[in-house]
Amino acid sequence: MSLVSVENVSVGYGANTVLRNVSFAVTPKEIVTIVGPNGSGKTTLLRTLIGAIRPSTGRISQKPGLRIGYVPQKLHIDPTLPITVNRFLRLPNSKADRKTCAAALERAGVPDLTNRQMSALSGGQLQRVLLARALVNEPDLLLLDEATQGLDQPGSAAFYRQIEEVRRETGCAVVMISHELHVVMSASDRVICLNGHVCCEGTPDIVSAAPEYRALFGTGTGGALALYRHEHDHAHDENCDHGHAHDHKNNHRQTEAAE
Ligand SMILES: Nc1ncnc2c1ncn2[C@@H]1O[C@H](COP(=O)(O)OP(=O)(O)OP(=O)(O)O)[C@@H](O)[C@H]1O
Repeated sequence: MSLVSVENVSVGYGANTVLRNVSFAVTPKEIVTIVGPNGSGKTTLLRTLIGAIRPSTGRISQKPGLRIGYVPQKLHIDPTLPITVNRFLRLPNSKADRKTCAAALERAGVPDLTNRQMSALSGGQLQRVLLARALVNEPDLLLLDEATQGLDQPGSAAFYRQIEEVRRETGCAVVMISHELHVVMSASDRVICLNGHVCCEGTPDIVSAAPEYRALFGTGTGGALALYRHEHDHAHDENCDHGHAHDHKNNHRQTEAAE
């Protein structure tokens, strides 16, 4: 049974329809990534899933008692506001005790931050604390909206490894928005390509080969994919005609999905 299912959902801001007839479902324990160009409605879709926006048409059904954890794109905290990490974690969860908060920090990979001031955290630490806050209620479904924005490449790779560990340990499903296509391709069970509607969806391999996805992301995506699939240089038959340049020095510019 799915945790959440979205059926023919349309969402608009005033007269501006942003999502049209979007349908998909999330099953327990899967990692689903939503990709799409800027303004394609990714954040709107997540906000609709958490109930912050009402769809104009269609239906969203949740498994009874579903617990959702949400990690926002960014959170501005007034640097003059003195608040510790532990206090911050308890703000929306006043019933959460110190032990629960400590366990959530541990799960988010930052067990030592409990007594630190929020304003003194680095970007990477803040994202981990936001993740911990989403984990306090032991969610069945974790939603992440470009949670690694502003992190450097090793920082965001480490963050996504943490997400995979959280999924392994807690069994929660994950729906995340990401622009980092190479990470997306390696970490997801399923990819949904959104551009106002669902252009295509499926395993990373299927989506990356779909013409709709290629049209949106062009050859840059082929590059990201090749980077994920090919960690070493490889030889090609000079006569093969699967449509990419044989430039071995610049391996990750190749488009390999046609192979
Ligand atoms: N609160 C709002 N009021 C009016 N229009 C909005 C609002 N939020 C988003 N929009 C519009 O809806 C469209 C989709 O926005 P959304 O933030 O969902 O896209 P996105 O795919 O998450 O974009 P990005 O990749 O840039 O974060 C955009 O055209 C945006 O201007």
